[in-house]
Amino acid sequence: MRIGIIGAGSWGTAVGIILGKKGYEVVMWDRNKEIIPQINVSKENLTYLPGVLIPSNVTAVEKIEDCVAGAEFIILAIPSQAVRIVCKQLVNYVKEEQILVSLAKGIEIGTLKRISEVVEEFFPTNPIAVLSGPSHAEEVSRDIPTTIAVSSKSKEIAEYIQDVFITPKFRIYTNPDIVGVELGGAVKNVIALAAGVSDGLGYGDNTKAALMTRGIAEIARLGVALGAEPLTFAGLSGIGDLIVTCTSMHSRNRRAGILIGQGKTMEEAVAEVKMVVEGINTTKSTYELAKKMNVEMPIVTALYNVLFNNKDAKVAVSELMLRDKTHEIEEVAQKMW
Ligand SMILES: NC(=O)c1ccc[n+]([C@@H]2O[C@H](COP(=O)([O-])OP(=O)(O)OC[C@H]3O[C@@H](n4cnc5c(N)ncnc54)[C@H](O)[C@@H]3O)[C@@H](O)[C@H]2O)c1
Ligand SMILES: O=P(O)(O)OC[C@H](O)CO
Repeated sequence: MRIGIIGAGSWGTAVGIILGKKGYEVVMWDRNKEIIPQINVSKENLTYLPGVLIPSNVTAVEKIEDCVAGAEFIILAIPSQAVRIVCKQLVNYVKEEQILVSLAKGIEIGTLKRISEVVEEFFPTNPIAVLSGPSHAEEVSRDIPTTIAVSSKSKEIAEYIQDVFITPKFRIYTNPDIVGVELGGAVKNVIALAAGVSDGLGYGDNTKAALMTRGIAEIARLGVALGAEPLTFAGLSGIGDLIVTCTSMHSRNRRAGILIGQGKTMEEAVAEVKMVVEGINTTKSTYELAKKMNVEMPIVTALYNVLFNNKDAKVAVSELMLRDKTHEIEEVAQKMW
């Protein structure tokens, strides 16, 4: 089987390595042409994933149409805000039966769409799926045991992808709740940025645990308002991904947050991290989406003000602590009192 991967950054390359090791013919494409010979000749992605050998059956091409030609799966491993641009480039080359798999974690600025909704705009009759869960490329590419979720409107497609992607070190669970799976993966990046800011300010484990726990409550509130199942947020693409992103030094979002907490500007932090920091754009889109849906998201709002309105991060934390006192879980309070 031939699989095309659009985007040879850290995640696209890690997934390419997994699929290559399973024996599939993997063809990658990236707009950054310096990566092509790294994959074809050096067999190491020095720009994004140094130190990991790329199997011989994973190759890269210069033209996007050569990447997708004859591929059963087309994997989109690019930043969320690039998905629309890439879909426009792909629209004349993708055939109706080709399965599109989005790996991007974000919410599109402006339209406030989930990324699979953006893909669906261009390919309304193709099977579409998303993969999300706690999975840093640096670990997955080194065969460190990892578990993630696949979601699709079609059970058959989700189970097929589970079969194709699963390995003894990369375990895939299916979940039909595509809204919940995508929102969890997208908005955890915002909370991870906030957790990084907290670390950068010198606050402790208690503060981070508070941000994570109240953060997942916010994510679930937004998700449920958009039609997601609450239990999905207790799963891999919810709390699972939130844990890994808020605690790992592999996390670009957390690292950017630490730099901001230490006093760097958002632009300086993003430049230092080098790879995509999805949480910045997703803070903006989540803030807008929460307003549109009339959902209260205090941590997202605080971070939005720090990033885009020059609010001092310490003041933002104080304001969060001084909000009106409330029940921990409104539904539980109403049921039991
Ligand atoms: N890195 C991880 O561990 C990881 C894990 C799971 C999910 N993800 C998600 O996968 C997506 C990609 O992340 P990544 O870590 O590979 O990012 P990255 O920064 O490592 O690489 C991004 C790649 O996309 C390409 N790209 C950027 N803008 C583009 C455009 N406009 N058109 C075409 N190509 C473009 C870049 O050239 C680069 O190769 C993100 O949504 C991220 O949240 C990443
Ligand atoms: O490095 P981050 O913060 O973009 O996180 C990458 C993945 O989403 C972790 O699952």
